[in-house]
Amino acid sequence: MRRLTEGQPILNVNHLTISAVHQGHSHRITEDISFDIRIGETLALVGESGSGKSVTASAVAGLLTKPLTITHGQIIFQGINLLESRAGYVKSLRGKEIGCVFQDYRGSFTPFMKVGHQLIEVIRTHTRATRAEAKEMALDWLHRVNLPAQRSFRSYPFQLSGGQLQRIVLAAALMLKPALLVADEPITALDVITGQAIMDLMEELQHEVGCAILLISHDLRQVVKRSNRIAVMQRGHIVETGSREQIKHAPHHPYTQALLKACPTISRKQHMSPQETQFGGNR
Ligand SMILES: Nc1ncnc2c1ncn2[C@@H]1O[C@H](COP(=O)(O)OP(=O)(O)OP(=O)(O)O)[C@@H](O)[C@H]1O
Repeated sequence: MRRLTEGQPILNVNHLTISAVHQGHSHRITEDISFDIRIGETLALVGESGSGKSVTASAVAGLLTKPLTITHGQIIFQGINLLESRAGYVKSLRGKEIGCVFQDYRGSFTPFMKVGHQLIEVIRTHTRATRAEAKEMALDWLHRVNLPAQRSFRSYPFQLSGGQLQRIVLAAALMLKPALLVADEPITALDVITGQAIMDLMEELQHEVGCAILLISHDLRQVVKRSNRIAVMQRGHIVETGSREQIKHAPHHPYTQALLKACPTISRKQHMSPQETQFGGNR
């Protein structure tokens, strides 16, 4: 089921409408959202605060909670419509086939349980690894995310910095080699330098693991640097989807144009000659 042919979408979101339903009243939060993500690529959802990016990411990860509910559409992951699957199926995918990284990294940990035990628990929930094998794997991944493995393994979350915790969240999200990583504002709570390092690490591990990424961000600069394709959201709708180059150099929708104008370091290049831009790629 898992490995599709190269170039095929790993995820299709079709005409997704998410509503807040409260005491019989329904209010649409997103409407008719459609996009796909191909194997190994990064697709970013970008847009103003409140446009529905996080709610869409939560729907893909099967994490929507009341009063939010999906009132229309499909979420097809690896060829299966998750909205027609048992709740247990989606739960079994999360953490294994779908990894998640959120802005609130502290919320990803149980406060008074050592990091190592938490990683072992994730591994043993989804695999048949013995405790010793899981420990070895956890230490290996702590090392891969450039942390002192033994010390981090023995630490409680409150003994680690935000950047260290987000590295551990990345390790936890990627160590079981998911097909898709949902990364919702992964660096918003971190300082700029730490955030860049986390994004670099995420890209490096993405190539190692071979997963696709659904990247949620309000930061167009990051998105243009890190994504293959970009979907622009405004007030619950996707107003434009295109390749990074198309969005950057030839945005169609007035809202995308306004977003770019608000980021002069990106839009400036639109007015440069091809000679000027040929060494100016961001990736
Ligand atoms: N649990 C909820 N109940 C009702 N409405 C909600 C709930 N969660 C989010 N919303 C509403 O859904 C809309 C979209 O929120 P969402 O968090 O997806 O925006 P966003 O684009 O991710 O914004 P930001 O960049 O600020 O995180 C907002 O108007 C928000 O108030």
